[in-house]
Amino acid sequence: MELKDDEIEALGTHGFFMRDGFLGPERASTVHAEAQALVGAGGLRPASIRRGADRTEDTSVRSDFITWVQPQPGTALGELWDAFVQLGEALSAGAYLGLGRFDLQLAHYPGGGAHYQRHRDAFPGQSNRRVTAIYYVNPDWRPEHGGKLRLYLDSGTRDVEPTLDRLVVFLSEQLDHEVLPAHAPRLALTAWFYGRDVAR
Ligand SMILES: O=C(O)CCC(=O)C(=O)O
Ligand SMILES: [Fe+2]
Repeated sequence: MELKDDEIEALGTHGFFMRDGFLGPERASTVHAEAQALVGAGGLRPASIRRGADRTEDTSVRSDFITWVQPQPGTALGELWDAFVQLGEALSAGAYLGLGRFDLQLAHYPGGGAHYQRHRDAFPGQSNRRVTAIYYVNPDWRPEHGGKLRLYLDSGTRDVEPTLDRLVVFLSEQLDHEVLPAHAPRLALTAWFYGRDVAR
């Protein structure tokens, strides 16, 4: 996988880029089906904010349900995992980001106004999360479903619909963002890439 020049340029200038058709429609639909099956199996838990002793569930801040995804060879989620590995390598080679491992999370916003307040995924020197990459698998998303990802750029806000097979990549330490209230079930798979210097 290679990054396009305009993607590298957008990452440097605005701190983010977006790509439609990351895996192609067939694989995207299979990822959707596998993610939906995980939700249906009841394995997701209410997301908590902060870590360790401060851990708390505050649905006014975020009201999604999450689980961590492990690499599973032979599945579409496994192919997504491999695509994220390649994305990390491409970002390191093309944008000099020096990325290492990543965590992959499945998040389900059940609709009914589920949202995630404005926040930043990392602060310099804290968790060492460098890049956030979000892959959306919502086949029939319509504008009235809301649920846009709002990015706070220097130049103003930019809203992104969570449509099937769309990838959004941004610098975790740089961009505030939020999930606007979702009025239909919304599925996202998010990889957080760490810097190579972290030992975990
Ligand atoms: O699903 C999204 O669009 C963003 C979710 C998010 O910001 C997060 O989980 O930190
Ligand atoms: Fe976030």
